[in-house]
Amino acid sequence: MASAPSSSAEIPTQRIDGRAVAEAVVAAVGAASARLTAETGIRPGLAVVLVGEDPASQVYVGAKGKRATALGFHSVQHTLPASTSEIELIALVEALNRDPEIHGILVQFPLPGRLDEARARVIEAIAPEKDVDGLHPLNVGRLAAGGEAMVPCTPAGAMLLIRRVLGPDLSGREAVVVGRSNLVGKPIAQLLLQAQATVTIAHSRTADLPAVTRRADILVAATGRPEMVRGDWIKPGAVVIDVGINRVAAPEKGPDGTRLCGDVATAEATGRAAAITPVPGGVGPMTIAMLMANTVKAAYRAAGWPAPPLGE
Ligand SMILES: NC(=O)C1=CN([C@@H]2O[C@H](COP(=O)(O)OP(=O)(O)OC[C@H]3O[C@@H](n4cnc5c(N)ncnc54)[C@H](OP(=O)(O)O)[C@@H]3O)[C@@H](O)[C@H]2O)C=CC1
Ligand SMILES: Nc1nc(=O)c2c([nH]1)NC[C@@H]1CN(c3ccc(C(=O)N[C@@H](CCC(=O)O)C(=O)O)cc3)C=[N+]21
Repeated sequence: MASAPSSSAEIPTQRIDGRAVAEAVVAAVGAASARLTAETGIRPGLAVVLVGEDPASQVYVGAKGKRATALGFHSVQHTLPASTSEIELIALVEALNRDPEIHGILVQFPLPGRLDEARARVIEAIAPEKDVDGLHPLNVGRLAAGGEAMVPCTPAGAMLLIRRVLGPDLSGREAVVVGRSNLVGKPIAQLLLQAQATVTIAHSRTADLPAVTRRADILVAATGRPEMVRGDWIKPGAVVIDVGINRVAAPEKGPDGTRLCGDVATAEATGRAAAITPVPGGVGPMTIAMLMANTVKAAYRAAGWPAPPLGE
């Protein structure tokens, strides 16, 4: 029997290999770091601050420290108890601001309990030139105004993956970002706008979200809702960037089994999207690579050197 004519033939879906792109960035970061150390004796220094004992945060912070050490960075981790006060946390940040061996400071979010309400004050305590997370209002403002800013790692990494598929000029393309956090959604939207895309930011109050996402040539999902974006929310041929990292139950792995999934139903998107980032192995590894890139950039600036080429 001849198959029925289909209005939407299967589209071959490219799986964007974030691990491979991250390796290329890390290699360039390593070379830049080695040049700086050889000529000036300066080693890029990264301090990561973890408050409390959230298991997922412990894993990410550990991964950041390992990467930094493998690159020959001066890498320090400060682990504080969940009972830490805002004053104590800000005192630590200020000590790191003064420490000449530290070029980058990252305070892992969320902070435990009520302390998370102090997030904005903690961020503002970080010296803007050491703000490798790109969250200080000076960096946020510079990004919005199109100036030299420290760009948040996840958005910078997501953009690099988009550029690998579509090139640097997104003129004429519709981009939809689902999620409006300061860490992810808003800065990704800024970067897409800078790259000439026409940008829509959707969130939990958006009406008829599937109709909005179906307009997207570039769809970025950053909601923290496991597999919320269904296959039929995706315009055929779209490039889909799945930022979500969600740990969900996986009964097939035993009674306590879990697995990671994104904010996109990847199986449904396959055959419809032109390209999609997997979870894990997509945006996550890029985040860590861009943190290393921001740290080496901060060290270059501290040495009075112009920003290094980092294969971006
Ligand atoms: N790959 C990586 O390196 C990283 C991954 N992540 C992951 O990305 C995801 C987002 O992180 P983050 O931005 O920090 O999360 P936040 O919780 O800060 O923000 C989530 C955003 O999604 C929106 N949202 C939530 N539910 C819905 C819904 N049903 N429909 C539409 N919009 C919705 C919220 O809208 P509203 O504002 O209206 O509440 C909010 O703007 C998480 O899964 C996180 O783990 C985060 C950082 C790095
Ligand atoms: N101040 C601050 N800055 C952050 O950038 C920040 C933060 N707080 N809080 C939490 C989120 C989350 N985040 C991730 C980093 C790496 C992976 C990552 O490497 N993921 C791997 C594997 C993860 C795994 O196996 O568990 C992957 O997706 O392939 C994921 C998530 C940074 N964040």
